[in-house]
Amino acid sequence: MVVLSQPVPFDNHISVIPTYRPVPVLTSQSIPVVDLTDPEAKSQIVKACEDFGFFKVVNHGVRPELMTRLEQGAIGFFALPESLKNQAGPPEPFGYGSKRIGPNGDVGWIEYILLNANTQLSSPKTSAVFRQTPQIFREAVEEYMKEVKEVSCKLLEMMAEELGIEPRDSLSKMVRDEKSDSCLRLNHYPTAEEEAEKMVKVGFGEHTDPQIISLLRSNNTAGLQICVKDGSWVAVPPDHSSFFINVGDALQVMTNGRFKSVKHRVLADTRRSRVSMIYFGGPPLSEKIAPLQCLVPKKEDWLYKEFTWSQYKSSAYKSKLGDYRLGLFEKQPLLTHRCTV
Ligand SMILES: C=C1C[C@]23C[C@@]1(O)CC[C@H]2[C@@]12CC[C@H](O)[C@@](C)(C(=O)O1)[C@H]2[C@@H]3C(=O)O
Ligand SMILES: O=C(O)CCC(=O)C(=O)O
Ligand SMILES: [Fe+2]
Repeated sequence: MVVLSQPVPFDNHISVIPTYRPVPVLTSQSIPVVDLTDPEAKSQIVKACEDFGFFKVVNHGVRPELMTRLEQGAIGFFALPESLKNQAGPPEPFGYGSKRIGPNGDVGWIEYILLNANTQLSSPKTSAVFRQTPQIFREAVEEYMKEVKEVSCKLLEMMAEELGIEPRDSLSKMVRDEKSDSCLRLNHYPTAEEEAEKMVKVGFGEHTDPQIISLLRSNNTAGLQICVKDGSWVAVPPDHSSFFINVGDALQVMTNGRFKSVKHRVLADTRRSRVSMIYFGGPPLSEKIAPLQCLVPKKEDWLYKEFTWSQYKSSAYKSKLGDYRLGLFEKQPLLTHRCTV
């Protein structure tokens, strides 16, 4: 038997992964689940960020009706003829994209819309997205972003309190800032026919999210996997009523590596399409990102050099999806960061 250690290129260079080595599924016992109304929530969040860089949130307060409305709007857009969708693409980086992810040759079994959190700052491609969709879609996008931003800030404040970061809005104020570089991504992974030799298509290849925090909500189709501490992949059971939270690269730096930005990927499903919506909470472009002084007072203990979010973003956009982007900003670069397939 041939044992594949890396995804292999398939048609359109979309990678495929063998299903004969199934990955374990995280159970409700092993995945950290945080109930935001629980008095223990703060310490559970910090533990989950240290152990996984990932957790699930229930009782978050975002209206289920709003999630469904946004999902329906996204489905409406993705159902449009290619010619109309393509008027909003290719993404720059905002707008509509199909198969191509980012500017450096990455591809996946996916189509998506990427929107700036400040929808008032229109670009030709985002205006084209909203031209093809009813006004209620734009309203759903705006209402949803307001609500998830609040949840992001609440989570960041709970982390700050538990870590003893003063003032407690040190992290959340970057996302709350009117110049915050946050964005919303709506992803559609169409069903993928089963490949020969039981191979499954990669929808979104392995990567970490560059920002501070990501809040992911999907329909009930599986596909999301995270890379855990021992380097193996585990499948995350979907739950359309909850959020899945990813620690991003910027938060890893600000906690000097105490929190890990989680490597994750999405595999396509043979029977059901997956629709996900991810809010990426990012700092303003001019914000300086470095380990927080109150956590690491002595500069010689810093694992990372200081950089602005603008510098990190431009370096990220020169990288491939699976690259270890923090490497360039480490004081002593680490050697290996790959997950096993
Ligand atoms: C290949 C790329 C796509 C990406 C920008 C990048 O050059 C590397 C990071 C990618 C990523 C992953 C998380 C988010 O989905 C995203 C919007 C982001 O901020 O960084 C994407 C970028 C993208 O698709 O434009
Ligand atoms: O679609 C998903 O479930 C995750 C997508 C993702 O990781 C991303 O958009 O950065
Ligand atoms: Fe991601």
